[in-house]
Amino acid sequence: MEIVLKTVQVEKVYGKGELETQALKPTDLEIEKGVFHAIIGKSGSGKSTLLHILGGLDKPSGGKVYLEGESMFDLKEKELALLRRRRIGFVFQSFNLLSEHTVFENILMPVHLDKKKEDRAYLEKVLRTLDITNKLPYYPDELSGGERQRVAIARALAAKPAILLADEPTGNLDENTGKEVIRLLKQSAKEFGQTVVLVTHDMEIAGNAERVITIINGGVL
Ligand SMILES: Nc1ncnc2c1ncn2[C@@H]1O[C@H](COP(=O)(O)OP(=O)(O)OP(=O)(O)O)[C@@H](O)[C@H]1O
Repeated sequence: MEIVLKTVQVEKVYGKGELETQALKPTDLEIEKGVFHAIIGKSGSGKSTLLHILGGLDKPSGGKVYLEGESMFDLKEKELALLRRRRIGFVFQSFNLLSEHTVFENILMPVHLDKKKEDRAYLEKVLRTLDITNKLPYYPDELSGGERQRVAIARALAAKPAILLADEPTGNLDENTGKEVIRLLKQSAKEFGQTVVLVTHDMEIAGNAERVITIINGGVL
């Protein structure tokens, strides 16, 4: 078992005095390579807080996060931004695609920003798996919600991140499209050895994961 990401006593406190909220209690977690993980909890339990810390988007109040052995929050802001771009893939509820660029350009954006050459064979396989090969010349506005989310997943996968983080990725999709998106995320873990961490409040969705991390009132069980 290979550990891709590890937290040691990581916690988050918002506000001061009477307004203080412990959004995340000190947490030790290990995320395994190639495994599809789900973080499940009620609204306000701290799921997004945890995911944002895992992704280096939000600084913890205490503790450490190690991505492939590197202590993320000991890096300088610029180095952390680079590590995020190179090693972490994000999929959000709102697809965050660039509307003035085609689907193809959107998918290759992170790879090209790094002046890297895409792995054609891998990319073609990803596009086939996600069934968006015929959508490449279109603009995001010309796609359905489900198609946009599949493009966002392809973009996240194209850069071959160490970890793919998905925050309620089916939140804006109808039930069937949502199920399809989850199936594809699951498949990417299985087929490409992609490590996935998905946040959801939906038990049925979490049931697809190989490992379920439950969070109640900021505490990971
Ligand atoms: N920027 C902030 N300032 C103050 N409190 C915050 C902030 N962000 C989150 N919180 C609080 O931290 C707690 C956890 O919030 P978080 O967004 O992580 O929950 P969640 O489980 O993702 O909820 P949801 O499913 O509704 O998105 C909540 O009590 C929330 O009010």
